[in-house]
Amino acid sequence: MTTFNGKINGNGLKIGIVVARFNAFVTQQLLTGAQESLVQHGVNETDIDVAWVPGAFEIPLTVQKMITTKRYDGVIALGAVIRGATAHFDYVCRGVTTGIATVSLATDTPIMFGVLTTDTIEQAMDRAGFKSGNKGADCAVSLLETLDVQRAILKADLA
Ligand SMILES: Nc1c(NC[C@H](O)[C@H](O)[C@H](O)CO)[nH]c(=O)[nH]c1=O
Ligand SMILES: CC(=O)[C@@H](O)COP(=O)(O)O
Repeated sequence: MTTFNGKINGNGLKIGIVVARFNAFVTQQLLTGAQESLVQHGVNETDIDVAWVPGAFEIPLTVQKMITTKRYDGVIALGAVIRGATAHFDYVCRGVTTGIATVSLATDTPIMFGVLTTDTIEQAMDRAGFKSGNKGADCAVSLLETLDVQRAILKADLA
């Protein structure tokens, strides 16, 4: 039996980040966490590109645009969808979630889901660097591990 595991190594990788400006007081913290974690794990700062979009609903198409340039090994999607008084929350969450998963599979490219979907501002803040860690930093580590395990699978000589 062969078991594949990925290391957390960003050397030589080119990473794209798409971040929503809606709730920027949260998403800026997610972005900072992701950038700092990528650099801590060996990604060169000049190899990280950031695209800002109006809201989470615009993330999937912009991620797809990034990927079609073939400049990036993987992408991190960052946003903060916080429930309001109407059902709009549900449709935005469904759109961004389904969109990211669809683009990732269609382009065969790892896209980390760093879009917070919370009922309150406090829950969002807690997951953007306060009591519950930083989802952006978590996504950075997950992306590096995913890229490395995929590399291990592809290069394995299982003859
Ligand atoms: N309410 C939130 C939104 N709404 C905006 C949509 O994402 C989109 O930009 C608009 O519908 C135009 O297409 N976006 C968030 O990122 N977070 C929210 O809480
Ligand atoms: C997630 C949203 O779209 C939400 O912030 C919008 O608020 P509302 O449902 O009160 O219009």
